[in-house]
Amino acid sequence: MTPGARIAAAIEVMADIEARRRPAPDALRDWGLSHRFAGSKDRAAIASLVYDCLRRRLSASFAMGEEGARATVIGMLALERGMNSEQIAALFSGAGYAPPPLSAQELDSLANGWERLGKAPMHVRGDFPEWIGPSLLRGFGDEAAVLAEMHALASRAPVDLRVNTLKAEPAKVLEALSWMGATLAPHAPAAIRLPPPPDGRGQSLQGEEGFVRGWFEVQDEGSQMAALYSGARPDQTVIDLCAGAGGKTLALAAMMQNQGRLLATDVDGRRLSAIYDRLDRSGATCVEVRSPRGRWQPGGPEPLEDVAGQADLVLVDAPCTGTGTWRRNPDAKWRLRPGGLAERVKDQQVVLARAAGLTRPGGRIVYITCSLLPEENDEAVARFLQSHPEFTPAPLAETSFGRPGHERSGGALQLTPARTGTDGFYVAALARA
Ligand SMILES: C[S@@+](CC[C@H](N)C(=O)[O-])C[C@H]1O[C@@H](n2cnc3c(N)ncnc32)[C@H](O)[C@@H]1O
Repeated sequence: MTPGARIAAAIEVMADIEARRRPAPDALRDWGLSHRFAGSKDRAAIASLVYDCLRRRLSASFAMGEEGARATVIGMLALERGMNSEQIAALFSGAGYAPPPLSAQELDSLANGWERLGKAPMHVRGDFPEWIGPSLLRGFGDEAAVLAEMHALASRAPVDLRVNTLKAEPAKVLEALSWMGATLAPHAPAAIRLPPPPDGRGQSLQGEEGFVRGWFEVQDEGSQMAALYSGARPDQTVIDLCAGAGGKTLALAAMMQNQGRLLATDVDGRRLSAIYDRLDRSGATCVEVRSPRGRWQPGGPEPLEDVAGQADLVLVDAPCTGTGTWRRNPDAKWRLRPGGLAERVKDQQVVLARAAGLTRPGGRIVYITCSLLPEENDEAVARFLQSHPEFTPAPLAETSFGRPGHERSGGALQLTPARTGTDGFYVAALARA
């Protein structure tokens, strides 16, 4: 496909996403199925254009002075990809499968739209849903701080890896992946970073020898830092209560040097199923996976009943809106609704109450979200502490990389793309009397 034909395809997919309010992956998959001539490089390039549009959805159409897929794509090419009018006009040539040429109005918007954008409301300039504006202001203080955070959150994310120290040293993985431009990430000692490729297409790692041999896992540096702040130790009984596919479980097993007792469970047994292969590859043998029968319900049988009140540390990597991961998943920001946030806030109290019952006197809960919203972070912790007076805020574990995030109440920490160059993570520790 020509570059212009890829642009036309991206306009088509964006129009589908807008008209039918569909998730981007579904719209992209359907486009691929009905255009089988498109090769894998074409499909990846189209996906990258669509994701860049979703990053800049509001600002791109505001600058262009009109809504719709075509305006969003044109505005995105200027805003996100830094193209000038001539470069964009060359793509919109009207020749072959390229989209029709730019109108006089579109050329005018390309020349003058940026001035207009400077006067746009905060949520347009920051490309986020208007209704979360008050929460972001509460979390970050003022408009300039919110915009700095949201601009960083709209950018493309690098791919981060966690070196599995049970099997390899960072130097070995750095050498194996030097051809991809791998470097050490700035904070977590076992974090390696691959730069985002210029057109946004990620490299496949599954075929790499180091991946197959379990030398590394893909894990954002912020997620690695959050696990390290838990301070899990080899002599402890640790529960990973929301283990999902096991990203944090594997990090905890490495911190515990494959010793002690590490129990992993989740409300949803299907989500846990991916953990088994990952555990095999990583060589983490200290992990006991406890799958619930069906979906765990509050008041239902507790698969961890035998360790109730015994854990030194319960890690709660809580279900949340995922607002901190919008760099990787810009589609999600336009799909978030107030009702969705309210549901997650309820889930967080349920899971924290469950964690409380598993923690021994003198033990700790470490509460983590990948959210930037105070409702799911400080405010969720405050609510839990009110209903569980036996818990009090406790310091996070000391680390070699200090506390580069935003300080939060009670010694908690908020990591963000603007502050730490990671996904957004919140981490708080709560000690049981
Ligand atoms: C953020 S994800 C976990 C990601 C995982 N820890 C990782 O690092 O890859 C949150 C998980 O919490 C689980 N969850 C939701 N409510 C729960 C509950 N009451 N008890 C345990 N897990 C729960 C969800 O099924 C989901 O897998």
